[in-house]
Amino acid sequence: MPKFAANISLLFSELPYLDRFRAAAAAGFEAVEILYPYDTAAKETQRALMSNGLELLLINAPPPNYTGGVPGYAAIPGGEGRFQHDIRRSLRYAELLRPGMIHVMAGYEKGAEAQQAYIRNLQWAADWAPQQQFTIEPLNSGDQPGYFLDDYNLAIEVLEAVDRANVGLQFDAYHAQMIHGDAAQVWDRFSAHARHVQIGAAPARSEPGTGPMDFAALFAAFDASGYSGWVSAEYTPSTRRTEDSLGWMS
Ligand SMILES: O=C(O)[C@@H](O)C(=O)CO
Ligand SMILES: [Mg+2]
Repeated sequence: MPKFAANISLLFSELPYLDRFRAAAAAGFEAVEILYPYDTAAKETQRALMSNGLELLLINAPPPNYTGGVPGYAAIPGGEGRFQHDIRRSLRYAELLRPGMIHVMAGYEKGAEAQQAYIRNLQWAADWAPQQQFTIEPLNSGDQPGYFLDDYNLAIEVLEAVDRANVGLQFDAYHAQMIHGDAAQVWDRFSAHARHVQIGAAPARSEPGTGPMDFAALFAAFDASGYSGWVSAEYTPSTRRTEDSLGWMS
């Protein structure tokens, strides 16, 4: 059975931000991820992690003021200055919070120039912070119309061109299912590139068991592939209290 973590940007979001850490720990989680920790002083987040004995797996780069804004500049030709500024800011948070990974968001752009910019920017980030693990994650175009990285084949093409050991794939079973129709098949093809895993049940992006996806088979496939990292629950609970949506874990 994989080890499960909680994405507290989606899980426990019925609680104020700083209360979610205690709730996650009380529900049995030992690790969390936070998509955008930038609205709170890093020291406060650090305190909440430490006082609840939680490991931080992942933050996103960028951005502060993300809500309703542009989801990243990595694949935006001409956006290199803003990209580097955002990465430096994420790394300042990372110095204190020590996330295992930073998910670098691509932004809204398409085409060959965008791909070249994306590759160059990822190489820059990888070389600027060689001690930091970075990830890229394909997002389905229903949720993120126009987002550059909308396909797993494209993600692998990019990773091969970037060719840095500290840049890898973030496999999100929900997006894989929405994009390619069969998350298990995507995992079979690309698990060797996976540095981090997230889960949610398509099509509603709620907890496992709320849609047709076979999570028992998927968890078995994670184990069988030799993946030993975290599997992070990243979904919107169908229940009022997040705790009541966690039955799938057992
Ligand atoms: O799957 C998602 O939507 C997230 O992992 C993410 O990083 C986009 O904000
Ligand atoms: Mg995800």
